[in-house]
Amino acid sequence: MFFLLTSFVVVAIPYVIERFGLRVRFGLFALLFWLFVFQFVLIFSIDALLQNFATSMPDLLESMLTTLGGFAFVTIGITPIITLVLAAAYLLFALGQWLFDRDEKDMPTPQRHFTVAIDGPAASGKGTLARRIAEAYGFHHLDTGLTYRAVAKVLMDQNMPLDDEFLAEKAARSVDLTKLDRAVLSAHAVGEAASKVAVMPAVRRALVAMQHSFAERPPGAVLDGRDIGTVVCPDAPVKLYITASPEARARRRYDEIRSNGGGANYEEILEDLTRRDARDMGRTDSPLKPAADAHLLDTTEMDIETAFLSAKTLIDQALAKNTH
Ligand SMILES: Nc1ncnc2c1ncn2[C@@H]1O[C@H](COP(=O)(O)OP(=O)(O)O)[C@@H](O)[C@H]1O
Ligand SMILES: Nc1ccn([C@@H]2O[C@H](COP(=O)(O)OP(=O)(O)O)[C@@H](O)[C@H]2O)c(=O)n1
Repeated sequence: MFFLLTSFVVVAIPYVIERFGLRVRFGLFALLFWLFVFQFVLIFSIDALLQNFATSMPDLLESMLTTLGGFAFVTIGITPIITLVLAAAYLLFALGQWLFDRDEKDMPTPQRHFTVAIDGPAASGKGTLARRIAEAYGFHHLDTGLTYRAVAKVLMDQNMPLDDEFLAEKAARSVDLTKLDRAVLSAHAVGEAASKVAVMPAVRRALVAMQHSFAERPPGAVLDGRDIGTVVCPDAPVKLYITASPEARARRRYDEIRSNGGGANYEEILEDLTRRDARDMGRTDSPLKPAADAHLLDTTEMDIETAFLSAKTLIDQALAKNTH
């Protein structure tokens, strides 16, 4: 009797823990518990039957009952042993999991990244502001305009048409973000050609994929272009839309070219910029427009430092929100 009572306790405790203590249950201990109960009932009911009715029952039935009862009697000792072994294995497994989880919690969390998205028309000051922000915050910077310029440059260098989507997509896929040479790509004519290849969806798809993964670099990235806040990084915590009057922008581009020793005509530049704005704003795929949640910054009468300080206030607020 002592053996049966101990065995009952051994099969009942894991069953109760499994039933009421575990969130994920496989029912293994329940199975063993009810098997034990079944064996117990078999032994005692067969014993009672044989004691009272053995003389009146057919021999075959009597020997079947005796075999069954004997089998239950022999195996009832195995059930608590299996339960004990399984419970020990389960305990070891749970202990391992707990140690592993604890180690994982001690591991550094994956680095966060923060994105500043800057859009705006040609020569509004996006690139200048983006570089200043990247430098101040230690973020990576990508002038996405250079990627479209790189595609245009490949086609121009090989005398290929600028409106062949197949060729342009091939050129876009070959763009290497680490090899964008601003000095070579910043030529005025390349900007004009870039806005032509930029209307092609296949080109945009290829370049946007690269830009999107660049934006995820920790600790943060500043991207400037035409569709950063709307398409490339729609979830960026800070979005800026930089504008300036066409005249101010043409003047800046003119001064820039002249100071680099190039020849330029203000009227022609103004005309080119206006045409490029119309093409960039009028295309169907990812047209230039401010994202709904972008902060507008008109730099017509604003110097570079003031523009940076306005952006800095917004970035600091967003960073403070991000860390709390
Ligand atoms: N707020 C500003 N005031 C005056 N000049 C500016 C301002 N922002 C940028 N610039 C000048 O305008 C030119 C074009 O700026 P850039 O940043 O290259 O424009 P974008 O990237 O929008 O084409 C550069 O020579 C730059 O120094
Ligand atoms: N994210 C971007 C960036 C540039 N572009 C195209 O690429 C051209 C050149 O971009 P850019 O930023 O180098 O031009 P600028 O503003 O420096 O003159 C633009 O006129 C757009 O047509 C784009 O479509 N999407």
